Amino acid sequence: MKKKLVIANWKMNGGIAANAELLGELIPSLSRLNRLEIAICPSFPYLHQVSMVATGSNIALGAQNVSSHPEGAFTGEVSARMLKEFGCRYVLIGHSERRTLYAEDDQLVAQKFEAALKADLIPVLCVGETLEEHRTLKTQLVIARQLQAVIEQVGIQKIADGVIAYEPVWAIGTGLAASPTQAQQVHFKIRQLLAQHDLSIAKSICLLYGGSVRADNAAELFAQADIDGGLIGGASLDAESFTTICRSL
Ligand SMILES: O=C(CO)COP(=O)(O)O
Repeated sequence: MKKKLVIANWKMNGGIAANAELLGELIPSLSRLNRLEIAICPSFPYLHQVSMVATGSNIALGAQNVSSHPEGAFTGEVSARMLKEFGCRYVLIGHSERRTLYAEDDQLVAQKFEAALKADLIPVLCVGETLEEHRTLKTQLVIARQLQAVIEQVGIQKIADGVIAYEPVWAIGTGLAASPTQAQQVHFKIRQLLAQHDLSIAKSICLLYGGSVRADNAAELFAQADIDGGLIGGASLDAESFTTICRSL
């Protein structure tokens, strides 16, 4: 059975008091949702706090970024082993904000994916096209290129140990989610691309949609055949919205 998963990406938001309040509401309200996995990705300094508060709950921990290097003189970086040590299960790889604002290219993203796997973390590979690429009908091309870089780095079998999140850049933080049909088409395409390498991995891999998922559009998106869950930004900072989104899966 395919994994169902909803991940909260808190991005660079939160604080000790605000996190405690949000978790205090989320933990009881999500506690009986056993049919899916739920994870929260806070900023690095709050990993320990979230890990401590969420221990024993059904909320797993994830990070938003990781170094491609295992250790050494890389000031400001955080290694996959460190994330593992702090209780992370997931790590976002190649989020579009990292790709566009921090110039992470396909090759670096692929190296980070590999670094995560080596530390026994589950990499969540984010792929998606910009508005310009969307307008010029390059979506498939871009996603194929982004996937191919990782397949070349780790091989198709290792892709199966990760999760893929389709996040159209034009839908992130804009309030303009992809329509369920649009999202489904791209998710289907991702499975087709993977099927060229391995049919069973294409069928079984967990594919998330992200980009302006809200309490009022989650159910329709999650109802699509090839969407196995969501990667939620803004709406994950509100306990009621995030709970409704999780319940929609
Ligand atoms: O980038 C996202 C999750 O990683 C999506 O963000 P929003 O849900 O705020 O659009």
